[in-house]
Amino acid sequence: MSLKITDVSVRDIRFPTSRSLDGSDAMNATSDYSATYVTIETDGGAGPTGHGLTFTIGRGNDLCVAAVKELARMFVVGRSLDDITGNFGAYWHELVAGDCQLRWVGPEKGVIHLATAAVINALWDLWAKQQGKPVWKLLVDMTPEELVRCVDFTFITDVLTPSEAVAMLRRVAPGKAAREQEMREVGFPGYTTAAGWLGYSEEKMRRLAREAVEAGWTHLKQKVGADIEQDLRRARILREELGWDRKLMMDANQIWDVDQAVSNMRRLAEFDPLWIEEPTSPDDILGHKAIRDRIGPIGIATGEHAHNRVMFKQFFQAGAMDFCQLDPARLGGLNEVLAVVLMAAKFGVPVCPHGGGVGLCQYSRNVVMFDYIAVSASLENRVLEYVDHLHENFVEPLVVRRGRYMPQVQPGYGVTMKPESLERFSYPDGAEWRS
Ligand SMILES: C[C@H](O)[C@@H](O)CC(=O)C(=O)O
Ligand SMILES: [Mg+2]
Repeated sequence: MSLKITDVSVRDIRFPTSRSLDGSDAMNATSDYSATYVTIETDGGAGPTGHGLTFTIGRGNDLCVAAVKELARMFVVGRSLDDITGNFGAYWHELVAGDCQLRWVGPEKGVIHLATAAVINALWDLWAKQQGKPVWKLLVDMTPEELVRCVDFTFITDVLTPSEAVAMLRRVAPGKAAREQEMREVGFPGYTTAAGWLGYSEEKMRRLAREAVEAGWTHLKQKVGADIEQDLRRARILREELGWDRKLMMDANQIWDVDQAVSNMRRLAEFDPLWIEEPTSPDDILGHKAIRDRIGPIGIATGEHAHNRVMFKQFFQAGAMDFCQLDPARLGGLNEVLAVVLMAAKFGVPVCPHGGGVGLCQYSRNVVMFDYIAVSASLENRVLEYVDHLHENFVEPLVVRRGRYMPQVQPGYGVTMKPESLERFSYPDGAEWRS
């Protein structure tokens, strides 16, 4: 019997991270990591529930909550799960394009697309729970044809067609079982941003970097962009702690113009950064390409603010991105993530998803496992971001061993929060905010 979706509710959950400056960067000095948290109920409460979220950094949550309510009313409540997942790509298209009045406030970008992510990811969570598998395993066990049916190829067929995608997936299928076993045994390589937040003092940063090295991390990311002299000083401290065999990455969070990015990165080049992330406006594809051409061999990483598959298509076509940092809650949920993962494989760009936000590491570990096992079949230049705060609020803990992510075990997409956390951090009425 198919599950019938009988209700969708949405909560505004905010964590006061601005008090400790966790998550701070040159553009976002005081962010409160927040989740627009969606719950899908089935069969009048008698069936399983699906949970999804989108990430904001505070006040924008009000807007996302309102957008989720509209999408849920129009496209989710009253539907059967089998009807949705039977042709998930077509359903996704209906959600993003089926109502011209909602589409107008995107299209496929901004608040409405963030809300799409929360709803779509909650549907994936529900489907995976119904199937008794974590999302990565649900994906890995699909045939190429089943996977491709989950993708909406609208606007990307000039670079990737459904039949090409099927052929790509078939080519790597013979090694899937071995790669799955490898992931279960040794996990997926990660990097930590936990020491590098811009608001942390230099003493704290040094101490956290030292602890990160002791814990086995081989890659660490530093926030830059507020002041170049400070950036140089902090990079020196990090190199003293990391040595020169470990990798150092830098993230400017969109703060520079193109020429500024070039001159600042030429100065920071002495610290041998693997990449500079979001050196300028996230929409400036040709600007990224110009920076890349002028500061090589430093790589260009971007994507956490690239709002849809068409942006990624152009970054790939322009040769403007060396590391694809897709964000699982900024793209319109997992269906669109699949489109980007497939295009990245075709263009040979490694996928290193964005994890800096509440719930993003949880989603992204499913994405990288799937990408490695079933799509790219490569670990070259691939690392998944790790931030260390707020994980205690989720039902299933993240497991990281010596800097490597272990696969999610429980069924679903991994972002189900503990009831007590939902109560405490509900905005504005939860205990955390009332006080
Ligand atoms: C506001 C977020 O913490 C942002 O700094 C995250 C980010 O850029 C990253 O993790 O990368
Ligand atoms: Mg970033």
